[in-house]
Amino acid sequence: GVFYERYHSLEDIYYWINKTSREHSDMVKVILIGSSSEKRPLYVLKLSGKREEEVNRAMWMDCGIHAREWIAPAFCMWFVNYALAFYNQNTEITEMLNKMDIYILTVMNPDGYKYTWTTDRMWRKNRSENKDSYCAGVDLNRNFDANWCTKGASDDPCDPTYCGQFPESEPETQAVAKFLRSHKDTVKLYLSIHSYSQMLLFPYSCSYNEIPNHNELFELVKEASTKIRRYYRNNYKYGSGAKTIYLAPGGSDDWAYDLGIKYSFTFELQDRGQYGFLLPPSFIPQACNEALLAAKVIALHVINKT
Ligand SMILES: Nc1ncc(C[C@H](C[SeH])C(=O)O)cc1Cl
Ligand SMILES: [Zn+2]
Ligand SMILES: [Zn+2]
Ligand SMILES: [Zn+2]
Ligand SMILES: [Zn+2]
Repeated sequence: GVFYERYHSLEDIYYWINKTSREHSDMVKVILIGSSSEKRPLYVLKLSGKREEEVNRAMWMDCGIHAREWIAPAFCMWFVNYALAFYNQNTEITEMLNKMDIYILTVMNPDGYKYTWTTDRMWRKNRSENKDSYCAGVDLNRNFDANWCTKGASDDPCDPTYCGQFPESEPETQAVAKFLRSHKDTVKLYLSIHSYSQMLLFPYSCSYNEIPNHNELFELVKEASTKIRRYYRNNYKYGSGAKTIYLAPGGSDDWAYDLGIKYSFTFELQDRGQYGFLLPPSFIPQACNEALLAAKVIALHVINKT
């Protein structure tokens, strides 16, 4: 519906989280995993199929780690709606929900997201106050403990890729890292949704070293990219982060991989720069369908292999 083809304010997103869990209490649970530096709650939606037995497999998807990348939270919301609407109708989503729990963090950086609605549309970081600097904010995707603050991140609090005072210095990073550490035995797949540039990336971004299952993940993103080109006539680049986009440390996908989540990806959604972060709402349906297709290819492979 039209609701999922628009961008929403932070307040609307919180209302939507509450409404969705209330209206789908059979399949949806809300989990509070922590709070932001401005004390906003970080809510994870846990989606499960209508099944008796507990499954020991899960996937995690976060959106909105970077405030200006509005298509990401829009995709998380669109995905939840799609999963609930087509469960028991679409074979792939039914298989996904019957074989694994799906944890969705719709807005990982609520303070930054709010700031892009009120003050600076191009803001990227969170809004924590940096001591000894009048500049605020840490790049949450440089704050994870993965070759932290080496080449590709900045130690300047005024820089958009500021790594923070130490790994996991930020409450948002702490909340995600704590949740994944405590669920690392069941979470088999990690997805982090970003924009823009249309890329399907996997570890490492923090080094040029190849991961042991490089070929397996490469084949997955190649298959996903091929399908997107065939069905939607759109091109997504794919490969390891360091080679495909840039060398950068402290990212969530690299950290999740080293934690033991061997299927770990970052999606860079539409577009390729025409509108960039300001992707018009009319592009939301296709951008989300493309991301859904890639997520399905990867999730179904993970179900068969784990
Ligand atoms: N591990 C990573 N995975 C993906 C990226 C690309 C995103 C794209 Se907005 C970023 O720069 O934070 C960056 C890193 Cl450090
Ligand atoms: Zn709204
Ligand atoms: Zn329901
Ligand atoms: Zn990003
Ligand atoms: Zn990006």
